[in-house]
Amino acid sequence: MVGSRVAIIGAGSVGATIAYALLLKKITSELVLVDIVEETARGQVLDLSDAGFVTSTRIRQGNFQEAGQCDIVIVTAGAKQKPNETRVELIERNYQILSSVISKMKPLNPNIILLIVANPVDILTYIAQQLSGLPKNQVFGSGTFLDSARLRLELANILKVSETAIHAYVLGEHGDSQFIAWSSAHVGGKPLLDFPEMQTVDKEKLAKDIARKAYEIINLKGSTYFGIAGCVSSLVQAIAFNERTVKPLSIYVEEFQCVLGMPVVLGSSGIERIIDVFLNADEKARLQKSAAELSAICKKYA
Ligand SMILES: NC(=O)C1=CN([C@@H]2O[C@H](COP(=O)(O)OP(=O)(O)OC[C@H]3O[C@@H](n4cnc5c(N)ncnc54)[C@H](O)[C@@H]3O)[C@@H](O)[C@H]2O)C=CC1
Ligand SMILES: CC(=O)C(=O)O
Repeated sequence: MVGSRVAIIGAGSVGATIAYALLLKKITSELVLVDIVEETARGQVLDLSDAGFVTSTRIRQGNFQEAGQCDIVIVTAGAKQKPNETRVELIERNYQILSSVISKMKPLNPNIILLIVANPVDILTYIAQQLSGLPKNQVFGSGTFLDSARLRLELANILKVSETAIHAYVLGEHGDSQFIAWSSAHVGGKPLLDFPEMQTVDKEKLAKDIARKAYEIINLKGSTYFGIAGCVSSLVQAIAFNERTVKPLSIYVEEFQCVLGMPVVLGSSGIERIIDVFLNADEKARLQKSAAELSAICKKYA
């Protein structure tokens, strides 16, 4: 099975919660945790291994070179936002961390999949594509998957239907310039905006609440990690089982010459294709604005 050996670089809150979610899912044979602070990785492995009876996955501490030979590497190493700090403001610190992580993992398994989670995830994915030299379909980020999950949760409460029945995406930056692709959203084949319950919803406010949710959680408890762990563990499952699931991930878009969140087909070899989602004129303008903001920063790291 592809994805049977998975490494997580960065064993902090996000890395350890992803590890726990993967243990519960029992979809990988081996999980390797790596952290610059060896005691952190050792402590997390000891703690997680106490849950070993719920899983068939072996978990151990490893080094960067071992991670570079795995099937999938999930990069969570990096600084997190302080209250009211934007994701983009992390770039200088996390650029340094990402470059040292990639250089220490080399030479990379040529078939490896690099899944970037650290923020700002779109820009770091672009940098990882440059520094790794791997085909771009093997290097992608968690993108607006988490934002889309937050959106679907809100819509499920409004419409009183399961989240899984809602097809609606947040696209663009995993950050402040993200937007909701309302015009393509549907439930059971019916356009989302045609539902009577949607007529009284303040859509601008809803979009703002989704974009601000991470700030709200960080203000309340310091960081976010459960939502992203759910997202990443389902991406690993999609790769391991060649599911060809469709998720909005950070991928390189030729037209904008930068990385941003768009719906893609994800299988065992990574990104198989981008879905050319329908956007109305207003959404196209928002996508272009988001891309322009990201590509201005990406150019500094080209
Ligand atoms: N893409 C997304 O949707 C989300 C992204 N994040 C991002 O994930 C990142 C990690 O967040 P947390 O786990 O909460 O932070 P944390 O501070 O709990 O953990 C970060 C870990 O990275 C390690 N680290 C730092 N430099 C390293 C290096 N050179 N090599 C290996 N390990 C290194 C640290 O020792 C620490 O254990 C942040 O950038 C955060 O913004 C968090 C939530 C959602
Ligand atoms: C921290 C972050 O990127 C999030 O929870 O969306």
